Amino acid sequence: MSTVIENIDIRKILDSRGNATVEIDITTENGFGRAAAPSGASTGALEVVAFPEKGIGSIINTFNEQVKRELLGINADETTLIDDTLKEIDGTDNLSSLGGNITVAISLAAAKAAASSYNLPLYLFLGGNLKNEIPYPLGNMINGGAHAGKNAPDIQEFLVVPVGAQNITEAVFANVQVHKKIGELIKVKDTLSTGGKGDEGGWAPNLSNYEALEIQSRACEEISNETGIKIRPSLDLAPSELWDGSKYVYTREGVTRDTGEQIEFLKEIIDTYQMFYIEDPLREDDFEGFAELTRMVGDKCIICGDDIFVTNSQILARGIEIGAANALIIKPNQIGTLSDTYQTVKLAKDNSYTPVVSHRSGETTDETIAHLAVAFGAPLIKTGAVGGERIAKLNELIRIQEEMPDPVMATLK
Ligand SMILES: C=C(OP(=O)(O)O)C(=O)O
Ligand SMILES: [Mg+2]
Repeated sequence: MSTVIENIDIRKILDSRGNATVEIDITTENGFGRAAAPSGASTGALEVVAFPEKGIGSIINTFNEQVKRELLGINADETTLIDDTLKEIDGTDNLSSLGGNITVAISLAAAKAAASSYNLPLYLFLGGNLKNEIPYPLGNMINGGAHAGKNAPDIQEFLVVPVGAQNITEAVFANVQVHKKIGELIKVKDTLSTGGKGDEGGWAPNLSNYEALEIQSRACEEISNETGIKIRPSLDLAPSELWDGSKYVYTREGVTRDTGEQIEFLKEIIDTYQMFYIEDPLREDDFEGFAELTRMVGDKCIICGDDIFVTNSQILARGIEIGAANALIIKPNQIGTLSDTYQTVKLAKDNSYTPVVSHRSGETTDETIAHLAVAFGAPLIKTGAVGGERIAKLNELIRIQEEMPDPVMATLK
């Protein structure tokens, strides 16, 4: 069978925030791949540029004249060649001319077209047929910061991980039970609550950080007891959004914290609430702070870098050198191609950093990251708990589990 790319199309589509993004279709003789790119709100400064400055419309001509001409005739399974061709056409070091969202959608659609040409699901094509581990879902429960309105907590994401789940179905349903319980507890605390949600489907309540932490912790405990499935709280602070140049400004809480105070605050909440996972505890350029916190609590809590590493292997290498974090977020559109995403995952795993494959706050119903998480052997996937664009990935994991001959949940450190 042939994997030669016969056609490639681009279209402008909606994302979950109602913003424009791109979807790519790639056709081979007997295969088809479609991929759409998501967008972030709390983006890392060193991510590749998502869209060209003049918008999606501005690259349609380049796409039709240059990208199409160069890629037609290449084998869809030659991922590195495709990605190198895209980088060469782009000609910048941050993909600002084509836009990383365009390159990543092409790169992923090509891999999906190749998998389809071989009549294989993407996770099997990329990961091989011995892969049988399903990642645990980090479910988003409460949204704050850049993903919610102004009275919501400063902390961006209150998450949970059903660490005791025996399979992905149990895991995703345990997460939604916590989500529902948190909804009930919010209504008791705030009788005027409208039940509004943030960008990633978590509740966006009028609560302080500590009120949200208490509710998160209580809901984990109650649903763990009800279901017999141990569920642990986790957070993404996204604190680059809070940093004013010399301190973290918690507007909702009405306090500021310098770096030392931020580390103390983190130590305290990790201990008090038995946090399983903390993402971006410190601002994105504080490698030393990440290393210090990892030395202090890294044996009992996963310390994950998102905005600090931006799925970039060169930046991750700097972190590895000094022991900054012990896990990292993998968002393909932060780096712009599948092959570069894979390089970062490989470097992480070679150095015992846990890869956590993640959605973005602005998503589509594209399900590709479910396959990437399985193929990369990532033990965690962060892709929300409710909402059409979030369940697209979770339900795909249920389907993947069903078709695997011998599925097991991944091993968590
Ligand atoms: C998913 C996240 O948000 P965004 O997509 O806005 O960067 C995150 O910070 O982990
Ligand atoms: Mg993050």
